[in-house]
Amino acid sequence: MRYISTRGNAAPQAFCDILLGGLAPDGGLYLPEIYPQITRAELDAWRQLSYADLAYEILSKFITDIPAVDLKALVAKTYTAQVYCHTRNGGDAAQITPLTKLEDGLYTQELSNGPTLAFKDMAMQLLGNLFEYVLDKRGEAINILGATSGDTGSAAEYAMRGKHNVKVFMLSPDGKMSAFQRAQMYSLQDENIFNIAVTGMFDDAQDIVKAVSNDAAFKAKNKIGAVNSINWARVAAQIVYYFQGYFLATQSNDEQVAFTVPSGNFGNICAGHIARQMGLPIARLVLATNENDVLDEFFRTGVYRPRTSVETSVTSSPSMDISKASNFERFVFDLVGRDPAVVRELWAKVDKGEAFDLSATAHWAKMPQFAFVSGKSTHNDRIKTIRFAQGRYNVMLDTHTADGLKVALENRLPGVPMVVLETAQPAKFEETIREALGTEPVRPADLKGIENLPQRVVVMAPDVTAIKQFVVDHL
Ligand SMILES: Cc1ncc(COP(=O)(O)O)c(C=O)c1O
Ligand SMILES: N[C@@H](CCOP(=O)(O)O)C(=O)O
Repeated sequence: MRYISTRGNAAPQAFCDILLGGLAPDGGLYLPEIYPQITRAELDAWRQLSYADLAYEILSKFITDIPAVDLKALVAKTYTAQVYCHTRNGGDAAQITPLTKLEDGLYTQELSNGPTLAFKDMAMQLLGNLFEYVLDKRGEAINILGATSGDTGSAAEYAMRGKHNVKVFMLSPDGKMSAFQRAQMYSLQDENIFNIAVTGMFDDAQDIVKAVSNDAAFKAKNKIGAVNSINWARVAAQIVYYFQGYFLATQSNDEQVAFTVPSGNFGNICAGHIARQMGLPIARLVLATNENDVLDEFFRTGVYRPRTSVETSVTSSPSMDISKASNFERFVFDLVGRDPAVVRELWAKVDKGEAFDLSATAHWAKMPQFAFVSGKSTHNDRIKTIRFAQGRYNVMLDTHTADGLKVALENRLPGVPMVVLETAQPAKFEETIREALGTEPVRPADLKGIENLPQRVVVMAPDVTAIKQFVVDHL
């Protein structure tokens, strides 16, 4: 399998080569040349598999330059009940991403049972093991520059801490994350971890990561790598749990399922889109945003209007406070018939801070075949939904999953099970849970009191030159 850029001006690459980089050299995002198609016989055989075996079957279609025996071992080491041990609601940890039944035909899928209690662990734990494997084989090291709105950062730091050939420089929006999220990252004292709180929003931090990734000379000289979902491996690993969710919500492969995905940077739902393109019977992909509704606006109107940082709200589902969704470019590449010239033209506007409007184009007419619908949720909706889920189902939701459930309930299809992806645990957003329910979420023992630990973070302006210098000074 080889990977091409959405902007069409980069040579096709193998998986291990794009694993260590971020953006393609032409500023685009990598995607497989073609999406592998799943046969009915494969789907039937996969229904019986453990999560790790399923992950191997799916990932081996995308990763063809790691020997099968090594890939199998890496995947088996990643997806264990010990790593994804933080189950709640009676879920079976051996299933890695078990479903919680809310009522007939309505489920949440627990994606946040890993070390940092958010769905990012699902891909990041694999990335940590893949990086280590490829770097050891090549005798190389990597310096990761990442951006987080709250969860990618801690997932990456937990996956990479203590690894001898990896350093992590993580940019986060100063003061915009929950106290728990801040403590999870800033309390790490490992020498290979550097936290930089940027005086701005997540999009400012992500712009810096992209600017550095676009500086080919700096990137090569300083061995800069990426762990955000601009890295294809993140998306690939996330495809697996859509298959697992489908198998757990259905009795046979003749059925269809709908997924609702709390969305910000479009990485999670992009994996669902690819699972569907591979042939997984997904009837509908429901995209849920918070008040920062740039993606909901696009799926309702055909207009993509990225907002500035000033126009971006700080909300109680802070990990989705994103107004320029990186991975959306991957979906638009498919929507416009994989024509890189169209993507280049559209992103020339986005990169200047301008909007684009597809509503009157032939591309927009093709939207129904991609089966997306969308909706939005506000702070009041979130609070109401957390109370509703607790009262009706005795299930405590985090704020992002509450956004998902609110939009899911508006978009159910008769006879089609709806699976809402649970993207984080309530323990990460104690302040809002207290506001909604007047109680504290239960915390895993290993994370009690982390806010009281000493923190290690530097605060910097969102200045590319200064941040490059910080990286160089700490190599
Ligand atoms: C808890 C949580 N929910 C939802 C999202 C949105 O996911 P994506 O950015 O892949 O759309 C994120 C961050 O990305 C998150 O951390
Ligand atoms: N919500 C994310 C933002 C980064 O998204 P990514 O999936 O591109 O890494 C976060 O919590 O950091």
